[in-house]
Amino acid sequence: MPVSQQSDKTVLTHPSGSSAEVYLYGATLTSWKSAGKEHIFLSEKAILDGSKAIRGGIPLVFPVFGKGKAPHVTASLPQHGFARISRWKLANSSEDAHSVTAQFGLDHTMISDEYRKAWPYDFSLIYTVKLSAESIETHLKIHNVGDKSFDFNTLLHTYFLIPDVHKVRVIGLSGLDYHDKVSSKFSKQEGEVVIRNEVDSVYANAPSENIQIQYGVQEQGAAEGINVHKNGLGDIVVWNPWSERAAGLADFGDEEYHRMICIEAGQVAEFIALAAGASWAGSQVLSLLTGSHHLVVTTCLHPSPAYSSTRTRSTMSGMDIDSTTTSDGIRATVEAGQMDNQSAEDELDHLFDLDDQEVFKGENPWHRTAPADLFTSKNADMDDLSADSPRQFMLFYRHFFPAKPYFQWLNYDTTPTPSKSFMNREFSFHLSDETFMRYQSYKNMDELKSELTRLCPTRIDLGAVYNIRPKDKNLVRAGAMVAVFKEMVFDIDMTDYDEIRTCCSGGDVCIKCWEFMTVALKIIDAALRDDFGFKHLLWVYSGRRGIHCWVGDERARMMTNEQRKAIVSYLEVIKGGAQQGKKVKLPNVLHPSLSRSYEIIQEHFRSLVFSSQDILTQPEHWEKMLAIIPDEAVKAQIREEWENAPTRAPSQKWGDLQTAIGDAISDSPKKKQILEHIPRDIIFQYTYPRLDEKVSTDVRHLLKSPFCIHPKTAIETCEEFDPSAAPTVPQLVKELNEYDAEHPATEDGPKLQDWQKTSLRGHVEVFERFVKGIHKDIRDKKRGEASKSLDF
Ligand SMILES: O=P(O)(O)OC[C@H]1O[C@H](O)[C@H](O)[C@@H](O)[C@@H]1O
Repeated sequence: MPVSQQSDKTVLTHPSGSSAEVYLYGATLTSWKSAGKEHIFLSEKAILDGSKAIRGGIPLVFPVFGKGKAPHVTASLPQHGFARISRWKLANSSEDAHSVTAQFGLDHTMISDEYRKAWPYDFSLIYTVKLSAESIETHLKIHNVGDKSFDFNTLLHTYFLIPDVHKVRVIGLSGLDYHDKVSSKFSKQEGEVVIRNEVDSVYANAPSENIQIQYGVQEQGAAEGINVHKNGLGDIVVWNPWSERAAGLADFGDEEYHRMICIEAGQVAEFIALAAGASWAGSQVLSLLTGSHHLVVTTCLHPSPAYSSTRTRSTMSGMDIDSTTTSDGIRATVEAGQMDNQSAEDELDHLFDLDDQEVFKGENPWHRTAPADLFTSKNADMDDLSADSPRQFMLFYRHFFPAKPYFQWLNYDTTPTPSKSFMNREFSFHLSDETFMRYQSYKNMDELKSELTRLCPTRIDLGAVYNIRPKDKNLVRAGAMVAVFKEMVFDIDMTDYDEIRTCCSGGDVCIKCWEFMTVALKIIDAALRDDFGFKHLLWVYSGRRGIHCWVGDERARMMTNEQRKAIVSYLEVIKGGAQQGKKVKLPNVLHPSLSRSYEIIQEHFRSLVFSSQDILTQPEHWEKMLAIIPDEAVKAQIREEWENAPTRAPSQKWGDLQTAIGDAISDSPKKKQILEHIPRDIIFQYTYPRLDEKVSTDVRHLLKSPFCIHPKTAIETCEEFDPSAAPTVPQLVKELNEYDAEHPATEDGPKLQDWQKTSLRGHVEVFERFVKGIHKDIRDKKRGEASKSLDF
């Protein structure tokens, strides 16, 4: 049996040989074996009889992390709450072609009177453990089933079994601020985490992807360890008690700290308020770092509307600026997880979302279709639409999704008959219940559209066009499905500008830093057109914090990965991780493409650096600029001048820098070689686009589709585009209703699509022009071929 109950514990076994064990006490997972190895630490002294929290495994922290503090209501709860010390029940089990799943439940009726008194809220928790061949997912869903809001923390307190704590490295946290609970200080993580003494650190807002625990090297030379991918859980805690604290723990061997490290994904830096009736979910996927295998599943999750600080996916614009609507109605952008440059360089798993991620409809325990009754009419009460309601998606796909040009684009044919380009294209969907479906494909647009309105995906990604229909992937032998083509794509993400922007960071963007995107668009657009001769470029607001470019020319679509890499390296100027001061290495004489870029960026350098980013007013910002200068004496001189006259205008300070460099060169001509082009290199470093290389260089890589959720997507000129002013679904519905009220339908009146009656129209028209351009090429090519065949 794939899931069996053995007295106090539930045992999951997968046909591949992987297994997991979960104690009902605390729903504590105490073992995960895969590839013949145990990956979870369980202390030899762990007490397993239900009289004490289990030392090891994955204890579940809820509803408080650590010890609650008065006057907060959690103050009288035990350390880390009651979930890990209450007895859960096995609620469900299932299996499918890929995984074995067990679900556990705990609600307020199952906890002791003592805890119930201390924390008088009605809740239900569903904990799902999903075991696959080389990964395991643990997923916690919290419902507030009562009539009053409650605050909670939660954490998947995962103890990893490692061969030697001295050799372990935690990758993916570099650049983050963390609360060092041992010293009670806040610090910044520089590079990877190593453990040399007691460590107890809380990294708030850690990236979701590719946190890696590397503890060895495999025979093939690849890193050995575990990859942690989390969803909905903002924070990471790193813990090792080291010798002294270990000695004080009765249920932990004195030397066991050598063999464990806790990397705990959770929501602990702040309490989450969960309103009556609302639910929340978070999960992690642990997978083996094996070089060739990648993470399985997962999606972002978005709390239900009643979540008190409501995260709304601002549902328009092809951009998923996630916005937080606070109780006073102010919208602010919120971070949605980022990956720092260093860890991106380190990651083995850079093609994270390529393989193995597939969850099939009907097989996933969390899968559900959006309830049809959520959609009533387009005249629905606007208030209902203000939060992250599935109705928004339903309304969007029914009324505003520009199905016709979308099909015409992906069909790459001028006839309405679906071609292989459409039918063999990979679509992937994120659903509101965290399901991620890869390798979906459709026979025609009607089938796709009815799937969209049925599933209401919160995000659509497009992958490559394959030699077979992606949904038939499992019907062919491994490796037989081959990517045939995909548009050349570019992804420029604002988080890659975090080291130089001062107005925002992480997932936040504002009109000030948006100028970086304006520059990036101009430069990449000019290079693709002028240097490579591409004609069909669609620029799309990526939704969250950047822009995408889709190059639709046939020549671009057919490029190999090597050719894509060559283009990216031609365009790449900014290189190096967060630790590196100077990231630009350019020849003395710029080639024509870079000279053109230089002209473009100079215009923007002044407004960005002197004004909107205000780099030259405060030492903490100007020091980063000085770090680019490879001469200590010159640096010191400029620093002194700036410190002595802090209120001088930024343009004058920039003049100081140029003068100091000029003087140094005339005093010592030998310095010319290293200093002459420094001002130019600074201008490049502060304005030139940063590209997300991996998105462009693998044909199979997924990229968010234009017009998925946020239809204000196609943008022609970035300069006029204000990401914060993107329309929302409620706004489009309002515009539609207003239009219909002002233009009552008549027999002979124009038959307009609903999107044509809204401000979406302009954006769809940009998209249509892009599609028309491609179709013209296709027609020209067909004509050319036809006339050749007559040429006898
Ligand atoms: O001993 P426990 O209650 O299981 O807690 C073990 C550890 O859990 C987390 O990692 C906390 O950050 C630590 O401060 C705590 O010591």
